[in-house]
Amino acid sequence: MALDSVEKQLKELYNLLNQYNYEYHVLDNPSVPDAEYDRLMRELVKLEEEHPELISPDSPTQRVGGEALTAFEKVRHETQMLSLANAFSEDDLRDFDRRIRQAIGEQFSYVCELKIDGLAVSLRYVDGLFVQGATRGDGTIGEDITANLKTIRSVPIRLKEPLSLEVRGEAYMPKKSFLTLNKVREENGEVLFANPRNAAAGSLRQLDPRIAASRNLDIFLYGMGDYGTAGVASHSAGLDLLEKLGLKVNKERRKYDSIEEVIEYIKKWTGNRPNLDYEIDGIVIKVDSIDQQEQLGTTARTPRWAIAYKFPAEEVVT
Ligand SMILES: NC(=O)c1cc2c(N)ncc(C(N)=O)c2s1
Repeated sequence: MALDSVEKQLKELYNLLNQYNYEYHVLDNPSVPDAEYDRLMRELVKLEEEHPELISPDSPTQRVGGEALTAFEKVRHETQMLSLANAFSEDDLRDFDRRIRQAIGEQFSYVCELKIDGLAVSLRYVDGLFVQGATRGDGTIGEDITANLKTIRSVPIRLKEPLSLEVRGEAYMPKKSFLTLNKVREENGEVLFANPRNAAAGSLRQLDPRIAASRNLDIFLYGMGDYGTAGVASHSAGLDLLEKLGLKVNKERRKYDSIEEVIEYIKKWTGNRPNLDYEIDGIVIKVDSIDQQEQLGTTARTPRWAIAYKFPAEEVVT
């Protein structure tokens, strides 16, 4: 077979398999049965074994790296990954709202999002290709965990548009994966993970990407390093752009014009957590307009335009 037709066939397999992977892991709506995906994957592995020199970083076979690392490199975040101030009551939320209104007047909207209980990470894409992923670390310096993040099936190897941007999100372990993992660890007499958050963090800190690949991790993206470069005027438009690019964004986000509606949203989710496939520890509330976020600014550690309402700690039944 002539080389150019092998390259053409490889590219077709890359596009097909990456699209099927996107439908399954990001949209949760596969268009082909698993058997068809597996058949194409076997065809790709065979073709790459015959032509190893043609293997591209776009190939889904490159998601799980070969060798374990000896250590994680340090990564400096171009824009600091801030923390969030906390709110623990409706009064705290009304105080937050009052401070915003005193600073920028009455015309603004909030975006509410589920606060995923996982590990904050940053993903950097250059011309659409996933090139580097890092932990939050201390907000300025994180650890390079690119190889481990690449094993998360819902992380696209290539965006649907050739954009260069840095996105932020939370890597997490679904509840079912956590229970299965601990069941196996118990059978093997290993120490159990206390909760899905620790299991996700422990999995992403594994130096061998094959271990991370076995842990069924997932991710929700919820922000960007610099909204300016993406040319969006609001946080909600930024999330819609991330979704359009093929990134997994949580669908429970809502936009409201008053703190009272935010409080109703919080009440709904306080009781609804058991119905989610993943753990959340609160609700994140952000002023939607990027201009208004910039007017409000940040403290040394946290934005003034956002707050995390934390659910009361659950009663541990002993
Ligand atoms: N530390 C932070 O800034 C955030 C942390 C989280 C989190 N754990 N889950 C969701 C969001 C979100 N949707 O914005 C944020 S933002």
